[in-house]
Amino acid sequence: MTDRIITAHPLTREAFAPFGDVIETEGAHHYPINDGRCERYHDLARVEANGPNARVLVSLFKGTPYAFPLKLSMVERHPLGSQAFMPLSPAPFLVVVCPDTDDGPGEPQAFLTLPGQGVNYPPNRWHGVLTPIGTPQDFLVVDRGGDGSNLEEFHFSHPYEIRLPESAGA
Ligand SMILES: NC(=O)N[C@@H](O)C(=O)O
Ligand code: NI
Repeated sequence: MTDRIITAHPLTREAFAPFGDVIETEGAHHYPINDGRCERYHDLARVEANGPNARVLVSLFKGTPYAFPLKLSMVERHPLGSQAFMPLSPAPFLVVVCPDTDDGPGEPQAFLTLPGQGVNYPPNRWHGVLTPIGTPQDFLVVDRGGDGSNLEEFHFSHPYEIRLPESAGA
């Protein structure tokens, strides 16, 4: 069976709204602090840390790039907490999420970020693992620590082929 082909679309707050938060200054509520010497872009993502001894973790991920077209055979989710990825370099990366169905994750939705955009997945949002494009990329990651299992994986019976839009080049 040929792989089912999914082409990534540009990430926008509106398009991603059913799946999670886009972390960006564009369109965000902001206000000056520190006597006007700093602008606060406020409350961009909902962080959740649930379950026994839950706490919020701040980590750094050094991501290795993936080749494209990408073979997507697995997605995962974190039932006990959210997970946010904020790139530390101005390069796009790939975001893959799936709607929920009665039988597990539905058809993947692929998004290509603008340089500087980050994303936050709410608890239980099926997503692909961190996917840098073309070059290694570091991320600040805010997610949940604590007791209990916070990782579920789903392996597709047939992988998807994820393609970048023509303009992306990788
Ligand atoms: N496992 C881990 O910390 N990272 C994944 O959850 C991921 O979404 O990349
Ligand atoms: Ni994850």
